[in-house]
Amino acid sequence: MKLSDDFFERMKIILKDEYNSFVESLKLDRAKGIRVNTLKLSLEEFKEISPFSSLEPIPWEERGFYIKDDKPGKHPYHQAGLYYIQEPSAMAVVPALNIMPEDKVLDLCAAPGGKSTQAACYLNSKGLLVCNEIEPKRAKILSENIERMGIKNAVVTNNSPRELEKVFKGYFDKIIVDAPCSGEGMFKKEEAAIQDWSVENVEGCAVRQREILESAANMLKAGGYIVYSTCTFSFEENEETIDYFLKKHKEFELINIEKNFGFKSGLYEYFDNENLARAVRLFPHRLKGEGHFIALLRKNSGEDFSYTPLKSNVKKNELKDYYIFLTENLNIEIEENFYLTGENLYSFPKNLCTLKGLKVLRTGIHLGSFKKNRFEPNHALALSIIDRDAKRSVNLSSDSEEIMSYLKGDVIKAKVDDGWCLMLVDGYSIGWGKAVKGVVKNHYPKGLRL
Ligand SMILES: C[S@@+](CC[C@H](N)C(=O)[O-])C[C@H]1O[C@@H](n2cnc3c(N)ncnc32)[C@H](O)[C@@H]1O
Repeated sequence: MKLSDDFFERMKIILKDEYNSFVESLKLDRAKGIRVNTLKLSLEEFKEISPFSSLEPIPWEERGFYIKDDKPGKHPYHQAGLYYIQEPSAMAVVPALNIMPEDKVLDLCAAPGGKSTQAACYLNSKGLLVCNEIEPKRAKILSENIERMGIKNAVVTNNSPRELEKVFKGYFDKIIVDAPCSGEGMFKKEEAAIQDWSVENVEGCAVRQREILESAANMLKAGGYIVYSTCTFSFEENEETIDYFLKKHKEFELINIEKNFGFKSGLYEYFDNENLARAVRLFPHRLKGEGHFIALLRKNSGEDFSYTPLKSNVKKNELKDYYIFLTENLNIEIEENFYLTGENLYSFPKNLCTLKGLKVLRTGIHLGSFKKNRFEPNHALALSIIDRDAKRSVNLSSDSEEIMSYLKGDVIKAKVDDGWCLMLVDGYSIGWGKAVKGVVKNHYPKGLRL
């Protein structure tokens, strides 16, 4: 696929004497990366069991590693949520936000979930993570990734930024705006980005980004931070968008991001604002990763709002079958913040306000569903607990035929007492099975089977 001449002309203006190195870098294979899910295991543990032929640290994210191997999505550890496949430069955005465990974080343009699942590791199961995606199909994928990574404190919504604003005015401490963009930095990864590229599309994206940032500003607390990022090079979608925003919002300032690891300053020379140098540009000829732009904004003042906390909508007597399930099968107690939608029971994170009017795909951990006279655990519950939380478990080796059979949906034979059992791969939870007389019926979700 041929890149447009207009694109190269524009890159000459952006890069000046670095232009030729940039063009050369486009001929190289793109760097591949994975990020370890430290909600499930430590980096040391991962290094010991890593299925990859090499793990080279990505300098700007301690959980990130370059890998050489193909198909990292096919290994059972991926299904168990031990790592997330992510473009290395994309891993630089969340660290810039300096997330603290008790923060309320919004990921406004979240699918498929790279930044959300990374932010969840920084929150370390504390605080609140709201992951939003406007497109329904992409929101479903986002929700599945939140589930696979075993994230307990996340709410997944499928709304426009404007709809979210109605509920979350001045609510969040930190907001990630990984904006939809013309994707010039992803030409190696996504052929479609080349096909869709045009100057008109760049300009259209810039208009949309301004609207999204506007909503983000309204949902941020005074003292809070927004990290804005794109995977594109155009001025219009990067420095120009930030410059426009800062002119309109005097209550915000741009915070400096360190220029380590080959990061370049924001290209301020073309604007009447030297502060734009505080943003960063990642270029593929300066580091091992694709193109990115990152800007960190702080809101210095703003109105305070009050919220109605979300309350449990379940009475104790409605939970009888759930408690029977818990006593018979688990060694843990999840007894707080129950939320029931239809037959589905969730445990929602603390500090959540009412979500009235929003399209919510996941309100915290999906514990399971009430069937006739019984409670059936959900896949999300399996992925969010560890081996010793379950009364029964079946551990399969990652290189065994049995784990592949399990992931395909077959029954497994195992010496285990009757009842729900947590299925494990090398000790890490991967799904449910239900044992009767040594035969474990498969409860790996049909939509995820190999
Ligand atoms: C760059 S992608 C996000 C990638 C994601 N943050 C990650 O790290 O995996 C941008 C997302 O914004 C969504 N989007 C498109 N139009 C939007 C709009 N008007 N408001 C908010 N999000 C939008 C797209 O569907 C897309 O999923």
